[in-house]
Amino acid sequence: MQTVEELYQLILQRKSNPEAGSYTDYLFTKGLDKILKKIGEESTEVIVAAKNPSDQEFTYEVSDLVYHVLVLMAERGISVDDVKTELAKREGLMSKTKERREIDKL
Ligand SMILES: N=c1c2ncn([C@@H]3O[C@H](COP(=O)(O)OP(=O)(O)OP(=O)(O)O)[C@@H](O)[C@H]3O)c2ncn1[C@@H]1O[C@H](COP(=O)(O)O)[C@@H](O)[C@H]1O
Repeated sequence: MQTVEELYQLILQRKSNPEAGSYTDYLFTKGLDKILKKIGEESTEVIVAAKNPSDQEFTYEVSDLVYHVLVLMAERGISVDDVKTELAKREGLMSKTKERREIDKL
């Protein structure tokens, strides 16, 4: 099974070593506007699927969106570690905000 990090690494590999028939290469060749168009489409599909009862369909659409977001990150030069670091920073900030809210309630 492929982790998100492994998928990101494979996407980076496709960017530096184009491979015939690769959909990822097709996206990089088309460029940022095409990748952004796909993000828009896939986001809409996630929204529609979230309103439907099928967990399988919802999971499928979320996976499509995650893949396209990873392609966008690679195009913009943002790594999975960059996102992890940002989320880790928020962990501290959010608990402070939560504490603040608890204090404000008193
Ligand atoms: N995870 C994915 C992945 N998720 C979605 N997709 C592609 O995203 C597209 C979404 O479907 P759409 O109908 O919206 O798009 P389309 O009509 O095929 O294409 P467009 O002309 O609209 O762009 C499909 O072609 C899917 O194959 C993916 N393509 C590749 N990967 C992974 O990326 C890695 C590299 O794959 P290649 O680039 O194919 O070598 C491998 O691990 C793959 O499993």
